[in-house]
Amino acid sequence: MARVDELFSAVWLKFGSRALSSNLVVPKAGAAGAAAGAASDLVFCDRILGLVSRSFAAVIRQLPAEMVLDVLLFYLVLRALDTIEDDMEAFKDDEAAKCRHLTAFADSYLGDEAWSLDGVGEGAERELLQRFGAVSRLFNRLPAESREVIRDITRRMGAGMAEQVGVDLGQGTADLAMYNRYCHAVAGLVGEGLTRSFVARGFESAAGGANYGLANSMGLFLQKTNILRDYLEDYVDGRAFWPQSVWREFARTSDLGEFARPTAHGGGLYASAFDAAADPQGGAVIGKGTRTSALACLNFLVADALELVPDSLEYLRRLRTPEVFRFSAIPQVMAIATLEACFDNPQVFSGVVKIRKGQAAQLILACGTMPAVEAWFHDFATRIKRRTPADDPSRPKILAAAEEVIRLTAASAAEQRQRAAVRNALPAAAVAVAVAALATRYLGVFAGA
Ligand SMILES: CC(C)=CCC/C(C)=C/CC/C(C)=C/COP(=O)(O)OP(=O)(O)O
Repeated sequence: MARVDELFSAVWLKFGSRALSSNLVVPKAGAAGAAAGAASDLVFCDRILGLVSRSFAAVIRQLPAEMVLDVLLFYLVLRALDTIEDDMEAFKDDEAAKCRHLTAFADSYLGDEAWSLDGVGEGAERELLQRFGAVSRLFNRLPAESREVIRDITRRMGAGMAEQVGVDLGQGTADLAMYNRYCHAVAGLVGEGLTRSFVARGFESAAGGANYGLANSMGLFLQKTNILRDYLEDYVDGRAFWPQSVWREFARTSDLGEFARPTAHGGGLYASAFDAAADPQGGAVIGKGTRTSALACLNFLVADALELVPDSLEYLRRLRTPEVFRFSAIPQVMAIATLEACFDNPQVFSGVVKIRKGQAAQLILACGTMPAVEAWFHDFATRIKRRTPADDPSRPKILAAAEEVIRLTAASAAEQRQRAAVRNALPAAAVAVAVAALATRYLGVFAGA
């Protein structure tokens, strides 16, 4: 349901706010020689960024002009690598070829202006690989230090991804340690690389506490939130990232898919186990017990992600550049909102849980300062705490994680509440003063009459 404050935020973000205006300077086409080539490469990269990224395009474009291209290219390079990793069709008969691409990417493909790849990925991602020369040409124009950061992270991520090819995190011996290693390879390293870029471009100082351990947690928090939210989409695509050692504790069969059994009735391709419980036929197979255990497993993974928040808050607290702060904070706030929306929510097993557009706009606009960000974390952690089922087997773990976030953010939440109270009181006070002034005037007139 649309709410007035969310509607206002959405409209303000679209038409009135300068919070996320673009700092990417795309030179006018028509300049001579190499400059014209660079201009059209930049136009392509900016366009493709908008198509392949749901959440990062806007926060990248608002970065300071000196580093927007570093981060844009960093994103596209990793997205291209991720497209190769993600394609379950193109390499289904030749996993070795997928591994070769992943490990060769940083040192053989990136920077080779003639290299491209056809037939891998879909839509805009496929186009990115087909026209990867544009990314390489702009990459070659970056300062050496920026190139080194991007190449190093791409090399390590490619190696980490290649290690996982054919290893299904939902199968085999996958445990929490392996889950953490995978999340480090695909997201924690991004945090490290971005931190190095901020420092290399002089926007954050290493001495000021740019810390790779905290940066790793920032990436893990985003990745783990995506993994638990995308349970159904991944399962339908033949992938499973929920660690086996966790879901086996909760499942009754050896199939992670039992949390989302296909049924003949409503709810899209897969109806949830919750629906099945109410279904006379499905219910015989999947009773209420399955629904409860699916939610218990989900809630355990939510708590596991929530435990990363203290590190994320510490990382954000140390940032000094407003645009870098916004770039880093907005995805984190979106993630805690998504986490709260997924918590104890049976819809995770029957569809995609999304936060409302208006709420997203409201969160983006509120990510300008640390106290505001902390207040949102406080709000979502409090909701998770309140909604924790009394009989959830992970209740102590969930409450401990939520309460730690609540404790760390309590002062900012109180301060924000006070500010809001003053803000809300101001119009009332102004009306009272105006009424008093008018009354005095008219009473004076009457008294004088
Ligand atoms: C220090 C610091 C800033 C750390 C953060 C590191 C970082 C950005 C990691 C990427 C993690 C991730 C899950 C990306 C895809 O998200 P998505 O699928 O929501 O994004 P998309 O919309 O672009 O596909």
